[in-house]
Amino acid sequence: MSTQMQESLLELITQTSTNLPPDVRRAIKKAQLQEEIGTRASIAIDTIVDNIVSAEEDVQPICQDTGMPTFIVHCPVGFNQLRMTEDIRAAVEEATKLGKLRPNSVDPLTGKNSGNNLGAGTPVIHYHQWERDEVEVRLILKGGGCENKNIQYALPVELPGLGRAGRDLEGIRKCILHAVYQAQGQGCSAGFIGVGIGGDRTTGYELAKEQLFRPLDDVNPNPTLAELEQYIMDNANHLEIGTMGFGGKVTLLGCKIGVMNRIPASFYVSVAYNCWAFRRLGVVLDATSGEIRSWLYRDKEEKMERPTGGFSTDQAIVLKAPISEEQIRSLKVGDVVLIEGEIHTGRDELHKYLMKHDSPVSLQGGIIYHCGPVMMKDDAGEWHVTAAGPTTSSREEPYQADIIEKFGLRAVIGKGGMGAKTLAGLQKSGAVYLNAIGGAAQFYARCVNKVNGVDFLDEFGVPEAMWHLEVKGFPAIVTMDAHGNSLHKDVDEASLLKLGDLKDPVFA
Ligand SMILES: O=C(O)C[C@H](O)C(=O)O
Ligand code: SF4
Repeated sequence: MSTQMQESLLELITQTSTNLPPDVRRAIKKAQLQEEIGTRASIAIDTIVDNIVSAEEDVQPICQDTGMPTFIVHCPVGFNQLRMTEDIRAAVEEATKLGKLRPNSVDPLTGKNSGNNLGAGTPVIHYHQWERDEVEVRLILKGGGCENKNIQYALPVELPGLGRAGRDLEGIRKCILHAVYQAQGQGCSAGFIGVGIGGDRTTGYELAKEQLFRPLDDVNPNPTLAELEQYIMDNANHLEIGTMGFGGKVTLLGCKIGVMNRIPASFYVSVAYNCWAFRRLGVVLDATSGEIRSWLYRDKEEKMERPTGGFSTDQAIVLKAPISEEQIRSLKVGDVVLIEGEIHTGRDELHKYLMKHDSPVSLQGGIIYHCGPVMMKDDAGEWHVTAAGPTTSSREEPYQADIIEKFGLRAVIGKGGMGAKTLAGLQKSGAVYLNAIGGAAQFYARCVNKVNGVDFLDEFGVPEAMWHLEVKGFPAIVTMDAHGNSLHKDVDEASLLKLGDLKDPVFA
């Protein structure tokens, strides 16, 4: 790195990716205490805490999806923003080289991953001027899985479970509750929401995302919104979606709401959903030297202990490929499995490819892992896994049942669950869906003993390539079995009923 400014920005990126801020840790710790030991939610949240501890210890990404790096810069009048943009880009490139960020910038038309997180629109940088003589840089690394669960409502609208949401505070209340419900576990719940009321489609979402920069313990200066935030925090957990959508006491960890004027014809409520891996930090920099003067969000340190709970491996069932149909059919929803031997990563690009082509390796009796890891190559040219948690499986819903049948797969590991077509396919072909703990990228990286090889690296880029990984003691939970049972379907249905309980007016 060449300049002090770039060094400071690299430190900001590294810390944001690897070290969860104290206010977020406090929210997670509080949730951890609320879940009953031994439940699926408790196992999941303990695994998450274990992962947070590992990430900080090893200075490695908390989650493999380091998201869309988004910088909010406040600078003095006359400060050179062009130069700052160059510094930010240099720091982003260096952080990617060091494996603190996953190469995440993809051309939608060619499918090409730029490999360095630089590209049209990446990273996102917003500038504001202020009267102070220092520079403040805030950064959020918001992953794609939770970004996909953002939602924007144009009022009035009819909502499942809640009925009509009109153009008033009541309607807004309903939209926010629905936003939490529709995310289920797919955005790695328990999550945080930023809500923007008003604006247009663009500024509404911007306002929603801005709310995610508020410290979790602040109080909204607008009393109406303060009351609404409190109401949502008090009631969203009634949905019992729980950590990773496993069902449980805690579904929402934070809710921040902002408001701006709208135009008469439009009334938007925009919701930005952030996973538990809520990576946002900030620094105040000396405008001349580029040195870090202080950190934001870090006024009160919050240590986390490695939990004693988590997966209990005593009763776990070992799955090793090639797996027999008999073993798969003996599994049922709720079973904890320990995966051993070779698994293959595969996500969107690979599934699309396999629909029309053969697989470069045999998948008979095999295991596919919905995962886009962070990978580093050592000096001897060997690959190592730096971070490797699951990605949202529902994106593979159109392909999965066909791929299972075509290649004789016995298990699919992912998170968030899959739909009716896959469930039927599991039953027909004799396969199971295994839920790994979303975002637990360090926890799972530690289960990988060796990288056996890779296919499609040049074509698909690092996250989408097919990595052949040798794993040991890789725990997951059967959440969809070969008998037509799905925990995801059950939790969705139960939480929809719970949503209905919150139908009656509160702010009318
Ligand atoms: O892209 C990933 O690795 C994960 C993504 O953030 C997801 O939640 O699906
Ligand atoms: S995998 Fe989960 S924790 Fe990681 S970015 Fe996606 S939603 Fe967040």
